[in-house]
Amino acid sequence: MKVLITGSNGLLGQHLIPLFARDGKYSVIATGRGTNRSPQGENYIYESANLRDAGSVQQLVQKHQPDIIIHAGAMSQVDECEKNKDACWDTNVGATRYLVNAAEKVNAFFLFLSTDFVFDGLSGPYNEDAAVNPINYYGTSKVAAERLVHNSKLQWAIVRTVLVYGVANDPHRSNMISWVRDNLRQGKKIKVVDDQVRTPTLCQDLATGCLLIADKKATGYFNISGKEILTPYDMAEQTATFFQLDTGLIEKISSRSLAQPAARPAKTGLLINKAEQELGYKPHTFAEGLEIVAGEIR
Ligand SMILES: NC(=O)C1=CN([C@@H]2O[C@H](COP(=O)(O)OP(=O)(O)OC[C@H]3O[C@@H](n4cnc5c(N)ncnc54)[C@H](OP(=O)(O)O)[C@@H]3O)[C@@H](O)[C@H]2O)C=CC1
Ligand SMILES: Cc1cn([C@H]2C[C@H](O)[C@@H](COP(=O)(O)OP(=O)(O)O[C@H]3O[C@@H](C)C(=O)[C@@H](O)[C@H]3O)O2)c(=O)[nH]c1=O
Repeated sequence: MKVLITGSNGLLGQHLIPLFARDGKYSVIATGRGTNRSPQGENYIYESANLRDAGSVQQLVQKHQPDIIIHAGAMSQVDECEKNKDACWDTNVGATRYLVNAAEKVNAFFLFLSTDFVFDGLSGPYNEDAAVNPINYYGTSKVAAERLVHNSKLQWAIVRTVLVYGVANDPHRSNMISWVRDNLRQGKKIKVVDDQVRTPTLCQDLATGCLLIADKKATGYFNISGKEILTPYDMAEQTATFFQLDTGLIEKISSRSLAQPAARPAKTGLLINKAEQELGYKPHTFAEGLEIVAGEIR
């Protein structure tokens, strides 16, 4: 079975490659922008492609004829999306359109990665059929991309997740655990919000959720996240305690004082009953996740 993974240089992509390539059931084609930044072995093909170029996307899919496409590629920096709406739309919606069109030609199963930011955060945690109502442009772009997938002729799964933590090689996104640990190790104070409610997701668990869906070609919406409801402050405090660092250096703040360009939904978090029952999905606890990440970060 051939699987094409987009966003392969990203946090999730770097964990999808070894998981899908490990036992020979899948032959993996990983695609990212520029050179391959994934540190994994060589039992997969890497192809550089700009997903915003319709011709490159069509050529890539036509060449490899994947049975499954896992579309993890995105512009995932929320504030960047707010400041550069055209780039956000071209990447998060345009690229998805090109991939859906190409997938329809080869009849590939399509697994799309989406986010809790499709919700307004007024009444989380949310299950799969909650009404979407995004409050920032990143979320708006993801709702539009979900609609493209939903209305396509494909067999599809839309996977929503939340505040993914873990370690990537040469990441283009910050990793919260390292950010807390490194600052506190240097005795630096950090300001962490305690008015956002999330179900933080260990990257390995998200990758496993995608594998469970791919194995079954399970269709529909799936919430794949952690189970514990935590605030970023809870996460920071647990991280500091785990690394035996001074929690006194962590200052509780409200999101408002971060003065971020993009609004964040306050109370999200996802309910994962459906994934537990239909897929046998079983995420790690945050404490277990910390252990795993601690073993990976240098
Ligand atoms: N991280 C999180 O907390 C959450 C993530 N998600 C979603 O999950 C998915 C994976 O997230 P994550 O791995 O953390 O995100 P990353 O930002 O780490 O990875 C996204 C990848 O997409 C690539 N990409 C962006 N634009 C293009 C393009 N034009 N052509 C080719 N590749 C491109 C990036 O390339 P480059 O490395 O060159 O920048 C990057 O490697 C995304 O769809 C994201 O929206 C949902 C909820 C939470
Ligand atoms: C930078 C910063 C972040 N934080 C908190 C806010 C946030 O909840 C958490 C992570 O910071 P971020 O800026 O990455 O948060 P954010 O951009 O909100 O993360 C989002 O990313 C996109 C891709 C998603 O899809 C969402 O699910 C969510 O994970 O840390 C602080 O408390 N203090 C800080 O100084």
